[in-house]
Amino acid sequence: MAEYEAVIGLEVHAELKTNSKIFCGCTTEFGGAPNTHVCPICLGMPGVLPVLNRNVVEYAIKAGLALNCEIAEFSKFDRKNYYYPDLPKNYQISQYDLPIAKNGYLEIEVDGQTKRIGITRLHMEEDAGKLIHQGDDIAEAEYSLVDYNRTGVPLIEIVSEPDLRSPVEARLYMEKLKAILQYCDVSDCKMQEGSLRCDANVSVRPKGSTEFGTKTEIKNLNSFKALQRALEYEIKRQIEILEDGGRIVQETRSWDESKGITITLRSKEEAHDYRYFPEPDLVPLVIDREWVERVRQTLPELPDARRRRLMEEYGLPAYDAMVITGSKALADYFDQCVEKFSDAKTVSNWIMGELLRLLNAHNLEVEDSPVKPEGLAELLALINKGTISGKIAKTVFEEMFETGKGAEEIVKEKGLVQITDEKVLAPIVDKVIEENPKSVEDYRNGKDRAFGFLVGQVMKATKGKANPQLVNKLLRERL
Ligand SMILES: Nc1ncnc2c1ncn2[C@@H]1O[C@H](COP(=O)(O)OP(=O)(O)OP(=O)(O)O)[C@@H](O)[C@H]1O
Ligand SMILES: [Mg+2]
Ligand SMILES: [Mg+2]
Repeated sequence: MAEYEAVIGLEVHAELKTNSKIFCGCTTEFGGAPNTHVCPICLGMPGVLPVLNRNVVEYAIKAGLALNCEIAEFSKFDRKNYYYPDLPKNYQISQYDLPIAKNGYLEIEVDGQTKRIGITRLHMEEDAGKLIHQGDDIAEAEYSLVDYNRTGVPLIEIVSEPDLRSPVEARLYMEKLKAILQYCDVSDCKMQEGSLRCDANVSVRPKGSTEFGTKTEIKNLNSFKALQRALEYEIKRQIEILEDGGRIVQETRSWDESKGITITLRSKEEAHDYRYFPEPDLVPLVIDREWVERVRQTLPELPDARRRRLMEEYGLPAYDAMVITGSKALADYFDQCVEKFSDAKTVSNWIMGELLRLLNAHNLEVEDSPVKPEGLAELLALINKGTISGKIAKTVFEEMFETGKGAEEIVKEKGLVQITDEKVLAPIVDKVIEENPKSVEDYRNGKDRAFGFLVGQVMKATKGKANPQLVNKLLRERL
């Protein structure tokens, strides 16, 4: 079998966090009773006129700059015409040949190497409504309901160059893009709520070939994991067809999460089917350079720069720095914790270990963590002072997470203070030695494991509260 290489390009849609919609004053708030966040403009009634929301342009410039794009001096809106019940006007106001931003890139780390992924364009457009199919299967639904609350919510679409070469690279690109948009504070980027969406275009070609194969486009990808799995499946499917002597049909396919397969949705429209033409109800957009520079000044420290800073300023390993800067909220959590407890590596270990583990288990975002950075710092200070052992600290942390109580409060309440007093510990050690003559003999005969067992017995007798160094010392003195 020939060796194949995948070629992948992503189209990502992000809803912008503006208060109102792109061409009218309706709220962009998620949820709400169906068809309550609507007006004659976003419903496309005859005779109404769209008015461009200035903040949408500002956010698009900001995202464009963060993605190293050129910001166009002259840009315009176009109508993309298609007929579908989620689109009341039967056209979507989008940008076609003159997008607001183009020729950018972002960088991902693949196997310890930095790889630059080109960004072809970034443009503004309005979101469509939401169809709610009654039934499990789109094809078999008896009828569909439509909610126009989302109609006219501002989007940016970010189109990558076909520079990605594997499902893992695609996921890394998507994660980095999400982080950048979140750092810039232009989008919530919640894949579950659909404020960040991704279509994946993929083709395969014999390794070494310089031409691209025919691509398919995959929709309905609701998580990073779905993106990666769908691409893995689709690449395999395409290779099998080629190996059987078949051809790939250019089409749009849908990812079926429960079955783990992609299925044909529709054969792909060509751009001319949309009959793009300039939007006559909006004047072209001329963006003066001063505005661009003003927006540039508001750019925050971006993920790559922050990652480098954590490595240089705190000496964090590359891996830690990458995980922690993967989301702005996590990086902020780290910074706030380190302000109160300066041992950065310990802070990072606790964040990557216990904090992320419990957040995952409770399906919570960092922002909603019941333990705040100051709380974690308080706990770490208790370990540092020797008040509690690292092991006890883990149970205290869980308790803090579940009850919202402070570390010192829990330690006092439960009497978890570490035993560091020789006078208290010595009799317990003596008793353990007395009760385990066999282990004592084994140890004296050179079996080191027996020592560990005796330490364990002392820890057990003290419910984990004994200071481990002291236990070691007392046992060695006696054996
Ligand atoms: N042969 C190919 N194999 C894989 N990806 C490709 C190939 N050719 C183009 N791509 C990628 O496909 C994507 C095309 O997106 P673009 O928005 O330009 O077009 P579209 O999907 O036709 O438009 P629409 O917005 O209407 O869906 C880009 O990300 C590009 O990198
Ligand atoms: Mg597109
Ligand atoms: Mg597309």
